[in-house]
Amino acid sequence: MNAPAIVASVLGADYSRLAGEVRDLQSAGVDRIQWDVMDGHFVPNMTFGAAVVGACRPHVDLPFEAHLMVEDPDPVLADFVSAGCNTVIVHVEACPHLHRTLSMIKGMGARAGVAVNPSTSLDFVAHVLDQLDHILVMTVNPGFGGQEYIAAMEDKVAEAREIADRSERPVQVEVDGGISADTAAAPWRAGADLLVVGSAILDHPDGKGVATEEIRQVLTEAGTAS
Ligand SMILES: O=C(CO)[C@@H](O)[C@H](O)COP(=O)(O)O
Ligand SMILES: [Co+2]
Repeated sequence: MNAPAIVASVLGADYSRLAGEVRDLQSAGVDRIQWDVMDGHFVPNMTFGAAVVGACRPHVDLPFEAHLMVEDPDPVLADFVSAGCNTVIVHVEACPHLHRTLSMIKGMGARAGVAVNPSTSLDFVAHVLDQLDHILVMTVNPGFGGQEYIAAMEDKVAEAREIADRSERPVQVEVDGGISADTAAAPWRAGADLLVVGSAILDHPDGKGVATEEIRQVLTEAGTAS
């Protein structure tokens, strides 16, 4: 199994120096940046809009993905694609017309992803698979960083992997929430291609580079051990 990509969530970054933070994350060796966009309605927190993402776009070469924790996101999809996100992930719980929303993202030339909260089943995925590039399994309840990883989601990660492998088109499986050197191996073994990591990298006492390398080392050891 290939080692998963490490996706850095900037939710817990220093917002007074965001461009510097994404540059540091690029130097630390992460593979992608995830922008956790929160509207204060779908989740009880508010963060940044497309203008902030666009301001940081020129500072790094890393792919950007938008994790839209936004009620009925259709009106803002194009803003995040224009801001430089090549993947736009919406929540099934926030989209009255998910198939149309995903096809809109595809129509804009971006990769279309759907995120599912811990209590949400994957039963709907079969009906949107023709529009789907990405399944994001939340391993925390969305809205905040620094929460505890929900190990019970590993069965859902494995189910998402089975669905992705049945698809005629390549579909990536990503997990998001509470991922650290201590928790990274299990969701990867369950079938995740990408691991979103926020506080375990941003708050590591020895810095973002050491934190990222620690996670990669754990995954290497897990890969050789399996
Ligand atoms: O989408 C979310 C939270 O809603 C995640 O992207 C978290 O922001 C990841 O942060 P950690 O759980 O890794 O600290
Ligand atoms: Co996220």
